Amino acid sequence: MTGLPSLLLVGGGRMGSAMLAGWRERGLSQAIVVDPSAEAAKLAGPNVTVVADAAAIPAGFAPEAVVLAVKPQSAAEALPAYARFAGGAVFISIMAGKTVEAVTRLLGVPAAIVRAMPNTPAAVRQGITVAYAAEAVTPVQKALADTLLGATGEIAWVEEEGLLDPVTAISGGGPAYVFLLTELLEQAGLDQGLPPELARQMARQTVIGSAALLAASAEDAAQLRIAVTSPKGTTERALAVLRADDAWPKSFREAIQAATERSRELSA
Ligand SMILES: NC(=O)C1=CN([C@@H]2O[C@H](COP(=O)(O)OP(=O)(O)OC[C@H]3O[C@@H](n4cnc5c(N)ncnc54)[C@H](O)[C@@H]3O)[C@@H](O)[C@H]2O)C=CC1
Ligand SMILES: O=C(O)[C@@H]1CCC=N1
Repeated sequence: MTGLPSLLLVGGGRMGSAMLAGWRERGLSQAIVVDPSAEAAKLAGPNVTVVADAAAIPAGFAPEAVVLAVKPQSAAEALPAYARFAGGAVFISIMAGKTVEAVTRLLGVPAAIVRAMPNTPAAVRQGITVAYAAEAVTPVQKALADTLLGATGEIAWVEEEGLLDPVTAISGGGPAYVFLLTELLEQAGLDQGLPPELARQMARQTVIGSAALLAASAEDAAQLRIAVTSPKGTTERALAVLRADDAWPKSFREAIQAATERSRELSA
């Protein structure tokens, strides 16, 4: 099956390799990955070539999409080498914070740019990507971006680019908060004297099982929470602590605000 057109992936790290895995399932015709790391070299396979540098891309290669998956801090150094594809390709940037304007400036030429924010559950095709298409992106290019970004999970589009900053804070970074919760549950189990293996097993399976229940249920998160919380029971006591002095709600509001501001700082 060769469902996808030729693609160029710049950066084959955690997110880039997860996206590539999703595209492989959709059927790759030809993809080139540019990444200097030894780890990324392992991504080579049927219809996938890995090169260490943009200079090694074959002269006649004409990708329909260029996916920018390097760190925002590497953008200034990496991007100018891809300006030559701006005539024919849609550029899809997943770099945190980097605006369409910044990507255009770093490329040095006008280009059709989609700014998108995936998350790491993409690695198991359970991600969510939120994307914004700039004006120069044609409907056909947007459809291709939708296919590529949707290969790793759900996709939603926004009409206002500024929304990508809080999106980055919430769904982009969200898995980290869930994993921290898992770590904290395990630590609390240890603090209560539970055997380490049991504390770990309980913390992991509680998060995994809760996510599966949320996925399988027609009820929303608040209803599922209420279903656990027996009146005058143990959970009610715990939730009262988490909400005392607005503790968790305040922490989350401030954490998301801080991450949103960091996304804005990374814009240039
Ligand atoms: N990790 C995450 O949860 C998410 C990350 N992102 C964004 O995705 C981008 C990549 O992040 P990760 O995959 O986590 O980072 P990573 O460090 O795993 O991957 C970056 C890759 O870029 C390669 N690289 C460095 N300089 C390069 C160059 N000049 N040309 C080509 N490749 C080069 C590195 O060798 C590395 O393999 C970042 O911009 C980040 O903001 C977006 C959503 C979620
Ligand atoms: O932490 C970061 O900057 C990236 C963006 C969202 C998740 N990881």
